[in-house]
Amino acid sequence: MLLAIDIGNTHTVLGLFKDKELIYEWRLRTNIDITEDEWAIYIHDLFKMEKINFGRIKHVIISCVVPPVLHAVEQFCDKYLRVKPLVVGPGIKTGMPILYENPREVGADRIVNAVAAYEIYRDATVVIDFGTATTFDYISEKGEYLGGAICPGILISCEALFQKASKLPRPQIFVRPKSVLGKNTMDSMNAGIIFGYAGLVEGIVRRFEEEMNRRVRTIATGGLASVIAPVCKVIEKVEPNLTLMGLRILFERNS
Ligand SMILES: Nc1ncnc2c1ncn2[C@@H]1O[C@H](COP(=O)(O)OP(=O)(O)O)[C@@H](O)[C@H]1O
Ligand SMILES: CC(C)(COP(=O)(O)O)[C@@H](O)C(=O)NCCC(=O)O
Ligand SMILES: [K+]
Repeated sequence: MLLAIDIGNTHTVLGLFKDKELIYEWRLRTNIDITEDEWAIYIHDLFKMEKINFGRIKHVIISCVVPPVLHAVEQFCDKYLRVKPLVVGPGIKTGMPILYENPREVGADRIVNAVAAYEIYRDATVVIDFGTATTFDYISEKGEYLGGAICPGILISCEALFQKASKLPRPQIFVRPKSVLGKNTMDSMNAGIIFGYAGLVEGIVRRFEEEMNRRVRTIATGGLASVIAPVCKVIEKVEPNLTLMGLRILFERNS
């Protein structure tokens, strides 16, 4: 079985694939100080609940945008799984030309998302990932990674608002606002955040289309995609497991 690991700034998502099928998915907080042995405790317990032994993991692929964590995970793979993981980065075959000024600079998760999205549409596509940051990636109709945009993520924007304005509460739950005309503090913040982000997404996608002079397909993923998608006309599809799907595809391209 293949263990796919996506290490984001907030969460580490693990996916276990049997052939092409994602059979289990787990989400852990990303902890910068974690050791390889602590990793083993978590993964061992998760596997135990599903009666899976470490010995059944034959392959591991990792995408990581938090460099301090990578070493511990690689050590974990070596010490407990006896597998040398494939790490998404310079030197692996993506099948996708990376037309960034310095291809090494692009976040691995953005490339993985781009590969998965192009596999779905095979057309000019914009991927929107609502993670710690909100990222936009443009893939051309020929399957080239052309770059995109990086914005502050929804949660970190909210956190900044709460930290810097003493009368504002910390927004807790994200529900579809009843109206853009908030009549109390909570509803006003909710309207501003949800409709504000929907507008941001619509604006960036419209600018991509103007600059490239064509329509694009769109797909969204990441923790808060399901909150924004219902109020954002330009999001065509939400695929919560897009990054894991991309990791599986990249593993196949490199084996
Ligand atoms: N299932 C969920 N429901 C609601 N919020 C979520 C969920 N998963 C993640 N989030 C929130 O979305 C934000 C981004 O999460 P995530 O996609 O895991 O980011 P990253 O890839 O940067 O680690 C986090 O701040 C998290 O609190
Ligand atoms: C933009 C990101 C911070 C997004 O990370 P995430 O929100 O998924 O944790 C990450 O992809 C990253 O560190 N990228 C490097 C810079 C770049 O892509 O140009
Ligand atoms: K991510």
